[in-house]
Amino acid sequence: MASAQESDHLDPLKDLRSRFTLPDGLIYLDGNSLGVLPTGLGDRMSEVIERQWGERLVRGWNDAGWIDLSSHVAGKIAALVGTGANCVAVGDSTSINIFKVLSAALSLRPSRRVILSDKNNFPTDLYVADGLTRLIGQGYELKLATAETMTDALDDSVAAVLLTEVDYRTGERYDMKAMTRHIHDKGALAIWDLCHSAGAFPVHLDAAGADFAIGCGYKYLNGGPGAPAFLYVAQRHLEDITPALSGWMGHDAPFAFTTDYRPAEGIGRMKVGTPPILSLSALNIALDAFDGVDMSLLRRKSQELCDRFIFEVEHRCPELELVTPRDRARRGSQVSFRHPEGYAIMQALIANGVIGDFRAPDILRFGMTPLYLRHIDILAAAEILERVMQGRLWDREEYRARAKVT
Ligand SMILES: Cc1ncc(COP(=O)(O)O)c(C=O)c1O
Ligand SMILES: Nc1c(O)cccc1C(=O)C[C@H](N)C(=O)O
Repeated sequence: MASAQESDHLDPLKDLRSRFTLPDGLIYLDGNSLGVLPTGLGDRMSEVIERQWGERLVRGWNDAGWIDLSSHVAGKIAALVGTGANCVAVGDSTSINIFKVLSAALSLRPSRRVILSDKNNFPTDLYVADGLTRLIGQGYELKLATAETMTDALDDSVAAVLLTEVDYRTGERYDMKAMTRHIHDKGALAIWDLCHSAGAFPVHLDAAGADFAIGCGYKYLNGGPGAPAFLYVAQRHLEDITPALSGWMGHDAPFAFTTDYRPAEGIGRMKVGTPPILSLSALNIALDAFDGVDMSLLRRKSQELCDRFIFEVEHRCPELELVTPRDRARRGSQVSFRHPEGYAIMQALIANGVIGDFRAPDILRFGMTPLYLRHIDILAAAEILERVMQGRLWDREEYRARAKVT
């Protein structure tokens, strides 16, 4: 392996780091939880607040293009997930969008009663799916399998399979195309959660044959805390779904203010209520950081950063057990290790200038965000982790006290 300095020198994406503002003296390996601040976003947001909101007031919906902003942002996200703007809607949270696409999927398979998911899926996916089955009643149920048993669990009772492409804890990645094919072979629909995919590596929703997808704006898309989420509906389904959350912004003519609901044409019907213009503007600005970025180069750099981190940590900290697949194709853009004292270790690491996070029960999680991380950051993070482990710096009461948000 080339030295970290050499790799950075040769990195074709090295100039992208200047598109972000990172705090001095900190190595940030948590972009898979919350992305960093894009450079200039604050100034551009002041413009939105002072000029658009402050001066244009309600005229901003037309003059400043607020009414079309979510469609504009949808076009930028569509380019990152392998589809067109006509298949993506931006707004609401990931959790709400899971509800929207799941209910749409169930309505397309009315004779089937099962939602199938992965028992290791992110909890909100499972909670929303479970809540939806309870809401509809009529024998609907959520069944769970693991990545290993998923294809066996697929039978002709399954209406929709809800999977997160990259496991939030281990970083293990489903083969979206192959799994979608299995799902279709059984007559079910495939819904992909792209929270840990969009912006981290190229995603090809249309080519994979996905039916629906959802994802958040605040991780690898860097849209800021609580940024609007997105959803995808394959073109072939667009005219066949009647949204369960049939809000006025998804109406064919919202400003006709009619009593009856008539869904908008195409993806527009998946919109619900008034778009959050401030956070949508921040996401819109943040997405400019992807301008001209070759996503296949981004993937390659992410794989190299992950490989380097695995190599350095395994050599320096033998007591940490790698849980992320070594095989590049089988992982997303994070590296996770297991240790029974994972929480305290992560707190000590954060206190020493390296931010990752901990996921219960014992996972230390490190997000590799290739837009702004350098190889020297990865090396330095491994060196600091080694110090924390060798000196047992984590073995202090204060590092065991759990924070509200971990
Ligand atoms: C896979 C996955 N789905 C959903 C969510 C969260 O959903 P929401 O954005 O609604 O909080 C997360 C993380 O927060 C996640 O990792
Ligand atoms: N969405 C989060 C939040 O609102 C607060 C703190 C953390 C998060 C997360 O990103 C959790 C998450 N999606 C995860 O991958 O663990």
